[in-house]
Amino acid sequence: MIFELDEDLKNLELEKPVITRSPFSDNEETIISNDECHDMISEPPQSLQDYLDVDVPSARHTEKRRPSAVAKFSVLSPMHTRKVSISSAKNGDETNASPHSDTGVTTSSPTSNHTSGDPNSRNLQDFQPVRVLGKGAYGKVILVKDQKSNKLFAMKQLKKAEILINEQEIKDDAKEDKPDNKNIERTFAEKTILSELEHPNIVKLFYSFHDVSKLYLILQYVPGGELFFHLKEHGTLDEDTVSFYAAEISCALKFLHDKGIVYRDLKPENCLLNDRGHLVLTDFGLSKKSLEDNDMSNQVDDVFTLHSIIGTPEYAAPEILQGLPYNKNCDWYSLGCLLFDMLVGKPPYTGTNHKVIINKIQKDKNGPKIPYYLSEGMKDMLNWLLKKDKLKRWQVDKYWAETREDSRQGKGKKKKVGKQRELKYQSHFIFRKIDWKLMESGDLQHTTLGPIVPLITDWELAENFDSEFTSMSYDDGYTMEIPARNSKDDLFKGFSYKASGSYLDRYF
Ligand SMILES: Nc1ncnc2c1ncn2[C@@H]1O[C@H](COP(=O)(O)OP(=O)(O)OP(=O)(O)O)[C@@H](O)[C@H]1O
Repeated sequence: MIFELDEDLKNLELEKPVITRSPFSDNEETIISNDECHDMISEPPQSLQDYLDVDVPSARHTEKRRPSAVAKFSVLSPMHTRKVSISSAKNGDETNASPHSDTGVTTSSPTSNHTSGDPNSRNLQDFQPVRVLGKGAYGKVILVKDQKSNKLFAMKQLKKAEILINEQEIKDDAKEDKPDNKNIERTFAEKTILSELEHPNIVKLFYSFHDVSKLYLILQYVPGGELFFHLKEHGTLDEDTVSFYAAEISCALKFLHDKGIVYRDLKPENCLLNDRGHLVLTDFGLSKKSLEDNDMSNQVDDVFTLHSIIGTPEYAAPEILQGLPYNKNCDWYSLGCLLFDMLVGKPPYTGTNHKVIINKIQKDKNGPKIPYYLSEGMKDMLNWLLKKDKLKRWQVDKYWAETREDSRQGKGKKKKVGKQRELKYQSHFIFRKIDWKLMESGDLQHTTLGPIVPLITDWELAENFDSEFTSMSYDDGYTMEIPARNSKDDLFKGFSYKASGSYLDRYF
């Protein structure tokens, strides 16, 4: 017994708090005067008992990957299913979203080139399976080699039957009487959104096609594995590393938000590292596009009301979990959870099931306690991202960068920091080492390595992916292709897509 206590104390010695100078002490612009901030910061331990109570995990809280979920609000147990969503006609995105349209992508898309006229331009036989990389709610993600070019891709498969069963379950649960294809439209989100985007921190989509049983997305292969995999190895990450990833994720989120897209599923499992250690966001199955760029509060789409538990509870904003209207600000709360996870070894709220997590979030009036041992800058960032009240949370999109107007008004001028934070996000102390211009242009990826450079001896080995997946058989996910019926009854008609030649050339 005594030996165990000694061991505990030895471990605590190793976890000594990092003392840093307040980055804000001589910065006129930033006045942290909101009492709520202080409520959220845990006090340094005054006694040994206090010290023992401080939650400083020596190993990661969870070893298990967390599935994304969509469920109606009343469901409070861990989800085993996931549903993809898509912008609906209500959002003015009919042209892009309709699964029944073969001309489904805007002409302004840098990558668009639908293959309705040429449905066989790419098919399963073109890609030779190498190994399994991961598993999602509707199927496997397999590393494949293009037989024509020998290039490697990640093939994400979605089983049509499971999408349809899931859709029926949700419809039954919700006792809704809606046309069937309303939910089917949502399966197109990932393809439609990705086919319109080109950003250094967002996974690229090159082809999509379907056969009688599955939908296939041929994505850029990101060989460094999930951030989740690296976090498991490291336990926690230092603040410079976390700030770097925070900046890369922020660039991706801001880019999405500017295009009216809310990501809604930020978690370490969906952040991949490329071969140079830069972060790439994947899995757009829960993303939502809206014309209402600024606020989605007035939308009546069921995704925002009935099926409000969307994403992964540990990282989802309180307003989503409470079934309240929400907007793009929810992604910044999730970023706060992700940063907290990287720094502390677990997200702010954890529990054995979703109900426990949701109860904890609801009971906690002032938001999560920020560990005292983080630097003042990091505490400040977490405080403002993790505000429970979305109106008090940092409106990062609004206060993203210093504008010309701001500079004209005088940089050194004092700004009131009351209920809303007006400090420009990119100027925050934790980003002092970030060259935003280089990062946003994508040039940084070519000139600089990220903080964790994944070990890759052979891209085909997928060494940075969990052996739980890489040792899996891909057979059941790689059967003979039976072409999809080319009839008006096929609910997934119009899914096929091919990126333009110039887009492919640019990447390879
Ligand atoms: N482009 C890619 N390159 C390398 N690995 C990938 C890629 N896309 C996905 N993966 C791997 O496959 C896993 C599952 O993919 P993804 O998250 O897209 O599936 P999902 O069905 O949406 O999963 P979930 O139900 O957890 O949301 C990822 O976490 C990752 O490990």
